[in-house]
Amino acid sequence: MAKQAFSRLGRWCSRMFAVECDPSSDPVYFALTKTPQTRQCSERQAFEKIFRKAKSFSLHVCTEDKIQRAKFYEDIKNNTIPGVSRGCSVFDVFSFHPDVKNSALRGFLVRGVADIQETGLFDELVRNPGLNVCTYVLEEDTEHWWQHLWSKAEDGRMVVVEKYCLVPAEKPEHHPSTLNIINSDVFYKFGDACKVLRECTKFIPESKELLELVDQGLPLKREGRFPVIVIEGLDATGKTTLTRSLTDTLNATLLQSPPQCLSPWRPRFDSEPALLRRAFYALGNYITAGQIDRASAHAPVIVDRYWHSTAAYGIATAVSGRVDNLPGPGSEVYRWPVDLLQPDLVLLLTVSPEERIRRLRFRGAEKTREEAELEANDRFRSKVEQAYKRIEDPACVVVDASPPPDQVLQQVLLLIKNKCHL
Ligand SMILES: Nc1nc2c(ncn2[C@H]2C[C@H](O)[C@@H](COP(=O)(O)OP(=O)(O)OP(=O)(O)O)O2)c(=O)[nH]1
Ligand SMILES: Nc1ncnc2c1ncn2[C@@H]1O[C@H](COP(=O)(O)OP(=O)(O)O)[C@@H](O)[C@H]1O
Repeated sequence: MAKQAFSRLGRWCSRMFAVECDPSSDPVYFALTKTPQTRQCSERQAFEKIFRKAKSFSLHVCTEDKIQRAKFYEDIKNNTIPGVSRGCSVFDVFSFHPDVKNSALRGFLVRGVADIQETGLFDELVRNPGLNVCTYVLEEDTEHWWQHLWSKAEDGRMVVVEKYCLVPAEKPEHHPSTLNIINSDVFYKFGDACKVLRECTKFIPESKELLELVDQGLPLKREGRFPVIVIEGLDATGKTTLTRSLTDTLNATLLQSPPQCLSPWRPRFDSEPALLRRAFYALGNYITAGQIDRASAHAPVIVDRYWHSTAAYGIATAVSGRVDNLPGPGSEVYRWPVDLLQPDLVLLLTVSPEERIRRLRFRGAEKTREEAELEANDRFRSKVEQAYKRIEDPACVVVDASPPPDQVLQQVLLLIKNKCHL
């Protein structure tokens, strides 16, 4: 029988598959069937786009434990795939139940690989209980593409344990990369973020110290009476410049997320898989919330990034392919966490891409992984901007930050006066 993948996997053949051959167009969707139907020419072309009559294999990470699955996926992505795919095409592939939350398994499809089954690496991959390894074969007589699911037999040989014929499938309502966002790419409760950080103490002992930094009695309702204003925006839109001038002008307290106290651990978590990175940033927001609660009893508070950054970068990183693959406006992924202190006003600074790159170059600062991605990838930048603008309660007020600093400051002071009666 096929390798016993983790329980949520259900029967492998009941799943749908999406292969992202070209990030600027829809994935190729297919399902599996034991009995091939008659083949239409258009169906054949759909699979031609993926396979082009070349030998291909796919790997799906199906480890039961969410953290191990995230770590294993990064290992496959950063180490295994580069090693086996020289001269090949590599596509992101999702295995999922259409529109079923948390059902998506991420993987890779490698096309144009020579006899992968003849290599020791193939045996190693097939033996790994956390991987579903498949090869794809075109049966000349029927012109059907078949997926062969491999496993290790009792005698240790690698054998095909299931054969399924590929049949084109309809595009689901939700792109498969959006299915796992909640509590994997974005956290909506303090306890959910802490659960991930608690579970990763076995390989990141520092997580224990992190958890001790958070005041368990969260500020759900603000005691303070001064306004709290968050400044958001892509890198080099002028947040640091504006937050400093605002703080001086309003005699405010300047805070940031993640807070300074997390700085020693940030490089480590920035190098971890998205699941751990996002739990870290979520924790940062809750620590900053405690600081906001105390500071807003004495003076207005200005915050340099807060939950909008965490959610926008988490969603934009998770959702692959086109910008319109993002969850639509009003989706639950854009809702403010029920237990996170809400600011009075969130200002989203925007400048043209050209102006932003000019300012980045001028600033010449060290780039984080996301900053590098923003610069390299217009599509990612557009997804971050769209996600920022779809977040609700509170929604961002968009500010054109392209004028000179003093004009932006005056424009923002007017906004604060009108919205916060300051
Ligand atoms: N602050 C913050 N940054 C996040 C989060 N998720 C991803 N990032 C990315 C966004 C940016 O690429 C980078 C921003 O890091 P920082 O806030 O420490 O840098 P800073 O605001 O000084 O950068 P910037 O002035 O915007 O260029 O980290 C998050 O939850 N909070
Ligand atoms: N309104 C502005 N007009 C022109 N340059 C600006 C403006 N605001 C900031 N800058 C410059 O752009 C660069 C990035 O500004 P910064 O405040 O660090 O942005 P962020 O904090 O959003 O990354 C800096 O060199 C800064 O001096």
